[in-house]
Amino acid sequence: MTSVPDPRPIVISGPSGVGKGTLYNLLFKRHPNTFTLSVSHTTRKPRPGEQDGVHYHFVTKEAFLELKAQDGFIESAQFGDNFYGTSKATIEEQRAKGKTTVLDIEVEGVKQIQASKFPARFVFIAPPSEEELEKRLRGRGTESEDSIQKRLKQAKVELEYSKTGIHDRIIVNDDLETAYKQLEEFVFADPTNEED
Ligand SMILES: Nc1ncnc2c1ncn2[C@@H]1O[C@H](COP(=O)(O)OP(=O)(O)OP(=O)(O)O)[C@@H](O)[C@H]1O
Repeated sequence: MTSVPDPRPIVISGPSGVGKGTLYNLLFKRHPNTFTLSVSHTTRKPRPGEQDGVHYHFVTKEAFLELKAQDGFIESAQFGDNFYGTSKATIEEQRAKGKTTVLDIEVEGVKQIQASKFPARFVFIAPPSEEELEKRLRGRGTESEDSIQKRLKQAKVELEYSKTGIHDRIIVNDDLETAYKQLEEFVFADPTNEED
């Protein structure tokens, strides 16, 4: 187990299909028992192979809205017809495990966490180009044409927000190994040695 000098959770954001999952899964694989992925609640249907409680907490819209009404989320958002959110209980459980929590969060969630002053480090994964992003989304083969179009539209919003300068680090995921090394360096940086 490698130790992470900065105890704050790491919030990873970026457009759908940019390679967020690919990058942090590599981080988990190369540093076993160091990280834990925050499991979000969602009202979307599971993709093939996705397990409840592992990839997401799959819940009904009614259950989601009830938890939200009870102020049970540190962030929540709606994309298309689906709701997503990170529950406070999930965060607490992970903290208790003594591991560094990684959150995979979309732009509205990032804004909510920042507004709440929740202590976290923010890293944005950017595509080399919009064309390459579309290629990756299509290449993944998990989305309908309608879903691809929605994600590409939302990608513009994500990319605009990355220009506001609120992220601690922006990594362009062009060559995977290069991007990975940048993520690893950011994650393991010692805050007491940083100038900013
Ligand atoms: N550097 C890279 N070069 C080429 N292809 C890549 C690179 N990084 C990721 N990919 C591919 O791009 C596709 C999208 O990656 P991934 O599923 O990790 O994206 P994501 O950002 O996690 O998407 P979502 O937010 O929808 O879950 C995958 O097929 C992945 O193999």
